[in-house]
Amino acid sequence: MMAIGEGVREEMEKDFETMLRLQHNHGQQGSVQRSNSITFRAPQEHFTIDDFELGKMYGAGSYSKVVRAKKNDTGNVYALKIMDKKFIAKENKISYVKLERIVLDQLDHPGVIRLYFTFQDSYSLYMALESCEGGELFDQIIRKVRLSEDEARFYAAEVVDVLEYIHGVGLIHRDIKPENLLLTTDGHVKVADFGSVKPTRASKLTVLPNTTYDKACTFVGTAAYVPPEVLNSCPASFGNDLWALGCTLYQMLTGSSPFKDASEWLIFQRIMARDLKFPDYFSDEARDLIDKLLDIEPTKRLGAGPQGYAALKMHPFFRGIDWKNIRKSAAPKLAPESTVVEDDDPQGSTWNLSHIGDGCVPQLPPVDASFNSATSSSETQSHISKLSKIDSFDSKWQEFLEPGESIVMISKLKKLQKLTNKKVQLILTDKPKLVCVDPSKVMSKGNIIWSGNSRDMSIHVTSSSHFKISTPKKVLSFEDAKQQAWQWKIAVESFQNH
Ligand SMILES: Nc1ncnc2c1ncn2[C@@H]1O[C@H](COP(=O)(O)OP(=O)(O)OP(=O)(O)O)[C@@H](O)[C@H]1O
Repeated sequence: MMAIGEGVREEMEKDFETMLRLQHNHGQQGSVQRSNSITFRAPQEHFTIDDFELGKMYGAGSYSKVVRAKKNDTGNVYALKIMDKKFIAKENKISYVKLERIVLDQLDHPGVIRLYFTFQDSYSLYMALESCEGGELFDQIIRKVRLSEDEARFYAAEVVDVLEYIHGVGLIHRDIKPENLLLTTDGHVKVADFGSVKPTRASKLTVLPNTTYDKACTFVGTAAYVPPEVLNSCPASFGNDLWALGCTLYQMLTGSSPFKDASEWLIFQRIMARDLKFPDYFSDEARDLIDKLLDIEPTKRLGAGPQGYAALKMHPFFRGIDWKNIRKSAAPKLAPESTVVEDDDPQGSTWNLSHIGDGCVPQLPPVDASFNSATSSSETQSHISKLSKIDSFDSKWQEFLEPGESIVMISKLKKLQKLTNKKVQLILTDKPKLVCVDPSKVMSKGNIIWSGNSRDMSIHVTSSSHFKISTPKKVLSFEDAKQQAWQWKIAVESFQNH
């Protein structure tokens, strides 16, 4: 737990009281005028963390940790989003927190995560969210390798249903992706992560003072799902979410996003070129729908045209969907988490309370990391060397980087050991440096000793999914479920050859 002086603490608390005082949107142009404070649907309670029994950690974001929490007196279970005040202030995330809080407070749709109440203590802000025990759609795709068209149709239809609502209230989500589509125990979709939303001018929602509308061209979202116009700094539009829906549907059906590549820079190249390939097994309907969602022109994307969502819902891919009763219809069966012991952490996946107040770094799925097989090794090397000049698209892993250092490749791998296997996040940076991070404890497990000389450090690929890194002291064996063993070798060697 961080030590913090009494004076600083008082100041911080005052600051957060002010920070969470929010204003009505009177529909003014440009930015919202200040007016009376509002009453939240989700109240600001005076609870403490001791009022809850904490369970497993659901995950971590760039400025928060989300943990299963059972309220002692009522027995109600929540997903408690815990944000370290000092960290969010330091990382300039205050506006994200405020925005997510005020927006979630007003949204009312079965496909949107519900916010029940908030509270705070000296160190943290807490948001009690509806708990989604089914995990992320992302994990379902990984566990099933890819989804059937029937499964993908169901999930896509639920996302369409909720996007129609979100767009209807004048919000652009801007970060639709399988990681932000959470599933209830019975497998229905709930959209999460409203920290990046952008209200349109017409939005009737109450938003924050100084919120800008459609002029803003800020770069937000996740590399693999970003539409080309965002890369060209065009204003945000509903079309952004429809492009991301197209990418998500493609990922459901194939197991990976359509513009997947070894780095954000290469992904951006493919997005700009609309370098899109459909596998043979796609039905004509699936191919046509994705093609129409991934239209270069945002206003031509299905759902964004004059007929709006009616055109999207009428697409032949959705034939058979009962739109009015979609939330009542049976969802695909969830693939359970693997029961194989992968971690020798004696705490298992339960969460240690002492983590509250620590700096947080997310446990995120890897940035897409596979090389286009058509890319030659010299092209790859030049691409990789250029990567160092590009800032990481998000700041998720900054904790493990020095100022000016960038991530070149990152994947969640299994480190194979004699008795047990461990999940690790392996990060290659342009320093160059190879860092192993424990994703559940969100802690560095140390650097793998780097050498430019392949006699002192070498990578041996034993299959598309297995590779070993040999250093004078030890040999580390890794398994990459995404079968990117060769990509790791190419990426590391391109820096050794520099
Ligand atoms: N209501 C919830 N129920 C179950 N799990 C949740 C819930 N909300 C979030 N999670 C899990 O916790 C993780 C962290 O969520 P959080 O909202 O803090 O950050 P994020 O959206 O993943 O990342 P970032 O804030 O960096 O964009 C998510 O990836 C998700 O798996």
